[in-house]
Amino acid sequence: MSRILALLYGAACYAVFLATFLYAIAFVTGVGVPKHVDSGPPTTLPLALAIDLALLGLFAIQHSGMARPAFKRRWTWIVPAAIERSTYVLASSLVLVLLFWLWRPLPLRVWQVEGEAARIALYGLCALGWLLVLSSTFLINHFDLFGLRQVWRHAQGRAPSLDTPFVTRAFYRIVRHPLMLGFLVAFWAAPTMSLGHLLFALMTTGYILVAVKFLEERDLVAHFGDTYRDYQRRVPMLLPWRRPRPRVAAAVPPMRSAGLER
Ligand SMILES: C[S@@+](CC[C@H](N)C(=O)[O-])C[C@H]1O[C@@H](n2cnc3c(N)ncnc32)[C@H](O)[C@@H]1O
Repeated sequence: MSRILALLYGAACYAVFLATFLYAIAFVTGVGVPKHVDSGPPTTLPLALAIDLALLGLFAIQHSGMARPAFKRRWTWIVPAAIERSTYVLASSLVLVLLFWLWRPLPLRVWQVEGEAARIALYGLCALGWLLVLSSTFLINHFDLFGLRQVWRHAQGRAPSLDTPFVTRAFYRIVRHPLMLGFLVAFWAAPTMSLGHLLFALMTTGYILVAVKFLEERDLVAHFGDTYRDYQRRVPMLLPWRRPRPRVAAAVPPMRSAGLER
């Protein structure tokens, strides 16, 4: 019974994530939804800044805090391991829903691209950014990242945590963080950039740079050791301009390692 409940809970969390992800695309591009980055009750500049920065800060604390290995070790004393990832996905989605709901617009126009062809090209680039985000999740392991694999294995009576392969194929051959690069492209490729959208793009860019460099990569080095250090040396972090360097043969241990904490 508890296995079925865990499976249903994981599926529900995944459905909430999927709806939130689709809404995020509409929120950032300002297309197809009534409440987006440039809509909401008119607010004075200082109050709008305070609310928006608090919402972004809340997301950063929740999203990075709950992903720390030390937090997860304590958290799984309370929450069963099988649904830990689903709960993380649910919490991240709910904080984002709060951000979409309470976000205050700052409508001052920072830039507006006029030509029809250039506007379409920027919308196309933005769509490519979102596609890069989604396809990168499948390269890592989409169903593991969003908790479905864990509850599915639990339902079958198997252990929820399992080997996590170290991925260096496809986009991961060009940059170390294609998923984050996709977000950056999606947030900045805007034919019309308002002050509110600019605030969102600047703050999320800062968060991505800090979180990737000082949190995620430290965890990856701690877990994969010299394999990841060699990968850092060969492949650029986010900008694909630098050509990947050849592998140092001696520094590359086996490509699979058990239980990478996500
Ligand atoms: C949301 S994904 C983002 C991955 C990466 N930062 C990116 O932008 O493409 C975060 C998870 O991916 C894992 N991860 C990051 N790079 C990886 C790699 N090359 N191989 C396997 N897992 C990786 C991290 O351990 C983390 O749990």
